[in-house]
Amino acid sequence: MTDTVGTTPAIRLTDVRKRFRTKEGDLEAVAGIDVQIGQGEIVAFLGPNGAGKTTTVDMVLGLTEPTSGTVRVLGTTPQRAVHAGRVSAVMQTGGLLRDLTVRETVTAIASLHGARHRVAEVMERTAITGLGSRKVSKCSGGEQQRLKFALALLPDPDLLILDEPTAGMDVNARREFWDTMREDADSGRTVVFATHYLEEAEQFAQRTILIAGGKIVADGTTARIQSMAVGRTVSAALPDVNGDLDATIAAIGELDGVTHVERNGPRVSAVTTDSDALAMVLLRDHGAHDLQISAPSLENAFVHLTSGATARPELQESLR
Ligand SMILES: Nc1ncnc2c1ncn2[C@@H]1O[C@H](COP(=O)(O)OP(=O)(O)OP(=O)(O)O)[C@@H](O)[C@H]1O
Repeated sequence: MTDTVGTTPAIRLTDVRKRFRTKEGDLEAVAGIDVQIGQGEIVAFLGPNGAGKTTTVDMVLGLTEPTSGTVRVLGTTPQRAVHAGRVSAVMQTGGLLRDLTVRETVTAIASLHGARHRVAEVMERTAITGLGSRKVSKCSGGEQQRLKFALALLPDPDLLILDEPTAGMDVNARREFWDTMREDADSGRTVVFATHYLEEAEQFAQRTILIAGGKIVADGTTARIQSMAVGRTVSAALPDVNGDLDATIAAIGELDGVTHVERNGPRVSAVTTDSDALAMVLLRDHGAHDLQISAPSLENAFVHLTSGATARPELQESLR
């Protein structure tokens, strides 16, 4: 890594948009992202399928150009930063030759980077030394990802980008991968990873950027995002006075703290950050009965938080 850990952001995206032309018409995969990531930060890019994570990562790596807006990486263009070996990536798919052994793969790529002296250290750090003589084709998905991680570390990059590095792995392989990652995390490099998993963000990132529908819907310390995600679900049966239950439900959706509301027959379910207040309103003003309050799973809460896919100013507050 270069020693100039300074004020230049590792990544700066300014009003970045990316539109794709599809058979169904234009699709805005990234719909205006403004974000700055400082050097040394470990940041999770968290979002559901199709949120725009990979498209954003591809633009940061210079693999695609934004339709509009600017992308700067370590103070320069993505292409220059990648060329200079200052940025490496572990992508979801591809990139390995199946007939080489693990050691041959690492050595070949090390030669390209003039980094043969780093082979032993990097293999040790990514826990693949014991797999050295195994053919890539015989490695499990988790082992192949660790190998890709090793290749990414060879140039000792300032910025490491991981695009859903644990996609398709079982729980054990995921844990092993992140244990390996953690070893590297204290080295001072900037790490940005895309993930579907709230718990991966929780365990490895100080900062989480929540993305949905091509927009940032929340950006803050992971602990803060997590506390916002953990709302409670209040559900109750409501009498349908004058047949205006839908209007009542719409009014509930407007209450402070309510992030999501849905109707299921005569029952209404709402996710809220203030379950006491909502329970009181339902009982006092709407004649609710059979009221239940439950803490939803993190996964559910996350889906609720991102399901509207609209930027919510209260989640964008300055959290850092
Ligand atoms: N080359 C392309 N042409 C057309 N549409 C595309 C292209 N690449 C991505 N998209 C669309 O853009 C949207 C965002 O996709 P993207 O892969 O960035 O999401 P993601 O958050 O990485 O999702 P996942 O978690 O499923 O990988 C999706 O609707 C996707 O179908």
